Amino acid sequence: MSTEQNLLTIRGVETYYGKIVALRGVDVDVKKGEIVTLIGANGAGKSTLMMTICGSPRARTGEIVFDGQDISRTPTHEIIRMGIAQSPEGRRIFPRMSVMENLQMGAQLVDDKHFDDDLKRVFDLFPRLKERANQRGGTLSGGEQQMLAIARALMSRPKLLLLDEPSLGLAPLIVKQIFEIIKELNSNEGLTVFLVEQNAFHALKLAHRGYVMVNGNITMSGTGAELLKRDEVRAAYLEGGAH
Ligand SMILES: Nc1ncnc2c1ncn2[C@@H]1O[C@H](COP(=O)(O)OP(=O)(O)OP(=O)(O)O)[C@@H](O)[C@H]1O
Repeated sequence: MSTEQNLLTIRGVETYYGKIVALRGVDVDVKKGEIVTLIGANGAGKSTLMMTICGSPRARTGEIVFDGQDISRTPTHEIIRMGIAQSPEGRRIFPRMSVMENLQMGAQLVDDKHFDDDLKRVFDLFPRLKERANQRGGTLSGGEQQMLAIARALMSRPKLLLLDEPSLGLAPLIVKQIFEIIKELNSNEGLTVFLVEQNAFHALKLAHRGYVMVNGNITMSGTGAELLKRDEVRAAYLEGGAH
């Protein structure tokens, strides 16, 4: 595949935790304006890939090119400044800080002249957060915390949004709302999204393209529609699943 239109190009990335190998030579392409989904079972290495893109843990070998620059040795704060934001698994918001303070934390590495505009944009996307601006993060519902985690990531004005399991532990209706917002961000604002999900059905329906990860390797790739039709994908990630 040509890498010309890529916002993110990952080639031959290997990541270790001590002696344990978590990624075994991963190749992934994310083009500008795409939603790309990575699916895989528990422990396949999906979160490790997200974290490796952000520089912690570091890839031991391989190349990660973002917006034309190799970021495989770039410090995490610099990666965020360059335009990658992550909403991590388990929606790690700051529970004792208010919604507003959480959003301020998201904006701290970027120029604050855009703060008011960015705040308006996330409050338009997530009106419930506006209503709860002074409430502590930890008192929000699971769905609201997920919205806050995404909103916080958006406050750094990313070109690429990394979302790790945004549907984890949420009721189907909330999952639907969150996936609709991701779609809206992509189609209205052209935001590029790389999404990790165990909820393969919804994630592949939403995505332009997808990858399947098994035991630290990419084993399949294709358009979301192609992957949804594959027997191996259906058997491993869809049959009997909640969709
Ligand atoms: N901090 C760590 N130290 C040692 N091993 C780890 C660490 N984090 C993850 N691993 C191991 O690396 C492998 C990949 O884990 P990872 O969390 O990336 O998988 P995942 O696909 O995101 O799974 P899940 O959906 O459960 O989060 C697993 O074998 C896991 O046990």
